[in-house]
Amino acid sequence: MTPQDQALLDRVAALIDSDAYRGHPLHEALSQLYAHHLEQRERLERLISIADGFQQTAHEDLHATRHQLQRQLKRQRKLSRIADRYQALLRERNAALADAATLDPLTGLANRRLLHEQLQRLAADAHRHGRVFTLAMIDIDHFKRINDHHGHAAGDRLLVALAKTLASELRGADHCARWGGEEFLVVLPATSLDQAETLVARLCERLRALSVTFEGERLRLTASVGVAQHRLDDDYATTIQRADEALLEAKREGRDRWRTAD
Ligand SMILES: Nc1nc2c(ncn2[C@@H]2O[C@H](COP(=O)(O)OP(=O)(O)OP(=O)(O)O)[C@@H](O)[C@H]2O)c(=O)[nH]1
Repeated sequence: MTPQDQALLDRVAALIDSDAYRGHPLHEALSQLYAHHLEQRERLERLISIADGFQQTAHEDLHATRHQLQRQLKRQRKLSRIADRYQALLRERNAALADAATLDPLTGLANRRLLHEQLQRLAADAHRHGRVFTLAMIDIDHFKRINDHHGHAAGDRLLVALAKTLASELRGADHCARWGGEEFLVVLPATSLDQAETLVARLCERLRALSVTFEGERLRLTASVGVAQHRLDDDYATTIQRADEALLEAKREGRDRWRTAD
C-alpha cells in the first residue's frame, strides 16, 4: 500500500471517529464501507501470503528436483565411464586371448593352430581357383647341442632371432609359423617352386649369417629346409608331409641345405 493510500485511510478513520460527524447521514455508510475495505484488505493479504507460500514450496520443489536430476546425471556419467572402461578392458582381454590362442608366446609368430586355419583357406582357394602355393619346412640343425652347450635361455634367444629373420625376409602375403620346438613352417601363396627355391636359398644364407651374443658368447646356427609345392587336388596335410620328407632328405645329406619334394 502506498503512503497516499494509507493517508486516505487514516483520514477516513479519523472522520468516522470524529464526534463532529457522528450524526451525519453518510456516517454509517462510510463506517460500513471502511470496515468492508479492511476486511477485503485482510483477505487479500491472506491470499497473497498463501500464494507466497505456494511459490516458495514450488521454488523449493524445483530446486530439489534440479538437484536430484544433477545427482542422477552425475551418477549416470560415472556409470557410463565405468562401462567404457569395462568395455575397453574386455576388448583388451579378448585381444590378449585371441593372441594367446593364435600366437607363439616366445617368438610372436603365428602358432600351428593359426597356420592350420590359413592353410585350410589357401588349399580351398587352390582347389577352386587353381592358385598354387608353396611350403618350406625349416628346422634348426643340431639345436639340442646348442641348448646343451649354452643353456636353454641361449637356445630361446636364437629361436627369437631366427623368427625375426624369417619375418623380415618374407612378404606381407606370406605366412610363417612356429610349427614345433625348433621347426618353422613358411607358406608362400601364389609362389612357383622356382621362386620359392630362390627365397629359401636366400633364407638359408641369412640364417648362416645370423649371430647372437648371449652372456658374452657368440651363437650361430644353420637350418635345413624341405620345400614342397601344393598340388591342386591334394589336401594340405599331404603337402606338409612332402615338405617334411624333403627336410629329412636335407638332414640326411648333411644339413645346412634345402631339398625340394618331387
Ligand atoms: N631353447 C629351446 N629349446 C627347445 C625349444 N623347443 C624345443 N627345443 C629343443 O630343441 C631340440 C631339438 O632336438 P632334436 O629334435 O634332437 O633335433 P636337433 O638337435 O636340432 O637335431 P637335428 O634336427 O637332427 O639337426 C631339443 O633339445 C629340444 O629341447 C624351445 O622352446 N627352446
